[in-house]
Amino acid sequence: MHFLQFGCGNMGGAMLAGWLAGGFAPESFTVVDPYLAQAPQGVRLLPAAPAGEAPADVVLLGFKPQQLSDAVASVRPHVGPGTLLLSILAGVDMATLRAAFPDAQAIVRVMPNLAAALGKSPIALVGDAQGDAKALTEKLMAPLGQAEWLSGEDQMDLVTALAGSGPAFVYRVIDALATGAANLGLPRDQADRLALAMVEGAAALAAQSPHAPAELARRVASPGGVTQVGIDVLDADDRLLRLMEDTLRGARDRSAEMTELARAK
Ligand SMILES: NC(=O)C1=CN([C@@H]2O[C@H](COP(=O)(O)OP(=O)(O)OC[C@H]3O[C@@H](n4cnc5c(N)ncnc54)[C@H](O)[C@@H]3O)[C@@H](O)[C@H]2O)C=CC1
Ligand SMILES: O=C(O)[C@@H]1CCC=N1
Repeated sequence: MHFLQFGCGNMGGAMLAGWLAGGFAPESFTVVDPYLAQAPQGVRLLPAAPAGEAPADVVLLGFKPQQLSDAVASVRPHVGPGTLLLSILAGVDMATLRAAFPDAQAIVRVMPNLAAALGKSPIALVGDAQGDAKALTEKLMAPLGQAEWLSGEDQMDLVTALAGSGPAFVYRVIDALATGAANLGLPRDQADRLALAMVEGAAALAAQSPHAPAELARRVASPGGVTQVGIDVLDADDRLLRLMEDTLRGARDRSAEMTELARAK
């Protein structure tokens, strides 16, 4: 398999790390990135697309959505009738990708997050891959985390907010818990450590548990005890739910707006 990856920054780098940790041979990867100083050992790194090479088996678009129009001309010769094109570009839809890369055998939009480096990313998939291309997509996603095909591309904006942006929202929640505890009197470094360890353990437990998170919360809260008072604060006027819905709505709507902008280019 010849895998050509355009752009290896935060997200592309996390995916490459996940593939290498998952046992894919570094020699099968070529990274094209004009600004990357070093690639993982064994991976070929080029500052520009190689001239005169046959189209790759797999091409990953890993740069910023705004960089697509500049990059198309250099990527296109590497996308042929046998190429599976994977795109992690937020807010760039199938129609835009297909217009830019009409020769691709199959195009799949992939929405991961940075936990792909640890094999712990949710991965939303949508595209026109069938048969071998679909199987190859699933094989490539397996070491990165839990991949799921969406029932339609119309869900991608919301899933980008939930699965792609989600870690940023959780990091802000962890930071807010620690900042709140520090404001209430705990030393900041201790508040940071305890908040992080608590979230790591709570997430690991929830992932293993047969019970839904809402039920787990009920089990933590003893009637008339400590936790319930905190939960009542979160629930007053549906405060937490409304905050989360507004957060996701804002991110989702920006993804939809970016999709329109990319289409218009
Ligand atoms: N950062 C995240 O958590 C997530 C990002 N994404 C998507 O991943 C993509 C990359 O985002 P980040 O990694 O955060 O950005 P980044 O800025 O860290 O990485 C982009 C990389 O692309 C390179 N690049 C720029 N122009 C290029 C070109 N013409 N050819 C090849 N490489 C080029 C840059 O040198 C840089 O290393 C975006 O499209 C974003 O929507 C999706 C899910 C999560
Ligand atoms: O913020 C962004 O646009 C990208 C998409 C999901 C995470 N990062």
